[in-house]
Amino acid sequence: MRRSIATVCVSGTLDDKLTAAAAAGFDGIELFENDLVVSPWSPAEIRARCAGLGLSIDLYQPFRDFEGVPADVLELNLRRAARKFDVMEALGTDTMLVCSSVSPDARDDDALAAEHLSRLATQAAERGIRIAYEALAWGRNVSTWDHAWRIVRAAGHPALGLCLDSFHILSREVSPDGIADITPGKIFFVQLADAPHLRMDVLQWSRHHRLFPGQGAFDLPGLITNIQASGYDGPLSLEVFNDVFRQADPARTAVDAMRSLIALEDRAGLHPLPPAPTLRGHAFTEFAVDGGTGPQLREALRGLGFAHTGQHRTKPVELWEQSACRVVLNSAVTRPGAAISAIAVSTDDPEAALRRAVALRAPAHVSAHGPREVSLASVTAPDGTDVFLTDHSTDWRADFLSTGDSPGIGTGLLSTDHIGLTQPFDHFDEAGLFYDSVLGLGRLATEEFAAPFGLMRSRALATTGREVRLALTVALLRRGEWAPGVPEPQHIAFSTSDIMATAARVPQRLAIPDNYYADLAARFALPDDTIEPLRRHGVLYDRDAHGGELLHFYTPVHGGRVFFEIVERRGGYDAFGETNAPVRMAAHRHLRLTTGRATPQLAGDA
Ligand SMILES: O=C(O)c1ccc(O)c(O)c1
Ligand SMILES: [Mg+2]
Repeated sequence: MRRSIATVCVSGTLDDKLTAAAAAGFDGIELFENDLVVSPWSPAEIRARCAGLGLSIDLYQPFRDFEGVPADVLELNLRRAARKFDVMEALGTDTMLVCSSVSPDARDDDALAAEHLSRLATQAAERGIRIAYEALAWGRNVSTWDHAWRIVRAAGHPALGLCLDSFHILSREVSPDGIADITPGKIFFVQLADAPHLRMDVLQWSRHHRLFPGQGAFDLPGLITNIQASGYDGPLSLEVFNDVFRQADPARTAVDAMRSLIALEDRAGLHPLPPAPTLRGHAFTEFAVDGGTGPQLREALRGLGFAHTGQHRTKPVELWEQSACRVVLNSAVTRPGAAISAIAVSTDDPEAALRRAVALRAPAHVSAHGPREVSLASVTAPDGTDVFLTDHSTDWRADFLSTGDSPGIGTGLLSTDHIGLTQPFDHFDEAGLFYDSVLGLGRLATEEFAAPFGLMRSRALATTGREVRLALTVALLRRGEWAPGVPEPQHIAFSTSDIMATAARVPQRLAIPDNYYADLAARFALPDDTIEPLRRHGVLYDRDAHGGELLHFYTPVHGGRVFFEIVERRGGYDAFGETNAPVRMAAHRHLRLTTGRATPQLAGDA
């Protein structure tokens, strides 16, 4: 099927948008009228530019407030349409989108609407043009797909058909099942958008919060199946109005859009991709460090009971270990500060995973290494983090010479529980789709919480068996000038089966205010002898609806950006303790203000 994108989806002028759409591999575009109106190019020049880029203009849109009006207004509307047909002729496009009227002048009279649309279609047909009628979810009289279909069917005009827009369909209560029974050939165009479930005015929801397929909550594969059943074989076109995408780099947004469509076609069974990889667990996590932050991270790892077990054969790269927790410190990367530069996950077939990633337009590589070094498949995530894919046959440890050091009993850390990555504001939804579609991490809950420096959104992704977990966070609004929080913090959470024993052995624990424990006691009705050890160790607590419990503590921030978390999950607790994140943020800020550096606040009591 042809893949199209509406020019409203991406930022920029028409030139930027066309370049981005073509570079991302789209076959065609929907030309939104505003983009034409503000363009210095004539319609003929736009046509030539599109042709030069290999893009067809599949739809001209929107034409508004046409049908059901008094006779004199109808004549004006037909004349207005004739002008647009002139433009369309010069553009070389043959389908015009007419959305259901929102005008107070429009009468609630299906027969009248059918008659008017039929007249428009007659006038269009004389110019070789077709009319695709779309029910806006907030249309004055026509707001559902089935109502639009009744009118189109009643008009019975060969040049009049439907434009189906997944947002308008799935934001309403009318079931999409009947779409399969629409007369073959009467669906002229299909627009696709996803959206989160929101309780708000539907126009605001549509104009600000649409997302690319797979980024929201709508069942788009199910809808596609119905549309296919009707025999539709025209373009699948993305039409996404989104406040963030409107401001973001159009080239990236267009690739994100293309990925969403390819993933949707896979899910709907239209074009199957190589299957998503089965991830077996976190293999290691790599920090890029510099001369200043390297020593801080080393000290922090030592404090957590890690040992420096391996030294890379050829590079200034260190392996630190405790049980199945593995951290790599890489000083070879020339970037200032400290940051999680790569996460490595083990999977059965890295090659197949890479093929899927490439098919999904993800930047995939097989890393070039020196002699005697293993080559690792990797994919770069939207925030720049490299995701390495290792399997049992790639012995990445062979790159490291043993230092002879061993962690001994350590502090009881067992394995990597999750990785927390704050996302760049423009790329949060892109990141969710990336991890979901490319790596097969399912989306768990999305939470919002009020943090000291602004509202935050967090989205958890994980494998079904929870072998790999990620927590992505982002500010709900772009940061302003007052930004005292840690810039884009990142963390690794390690698991323990005895949080109190681990805490007793880890001196570098973030101090948590007494107020938190007073509130905890009240909220969960916890007795003093439960609260007291938590308070003494700076351990935070959460409980889910099923009685599952999370006990966790944090370290100070190291290298200006990264920190560690230690978690003990009890009774199947499956979340991330997001409710405690504001406490952590305030405590990190307090620590910075009172000490000016990341020193331990709680004495080790081992
Ligand atoms: O929000 C709008 O006005 C609008 C315009 C054209 C569309 O196809 C649509 O779905 C919405
Ligand atoms: Mg639409």
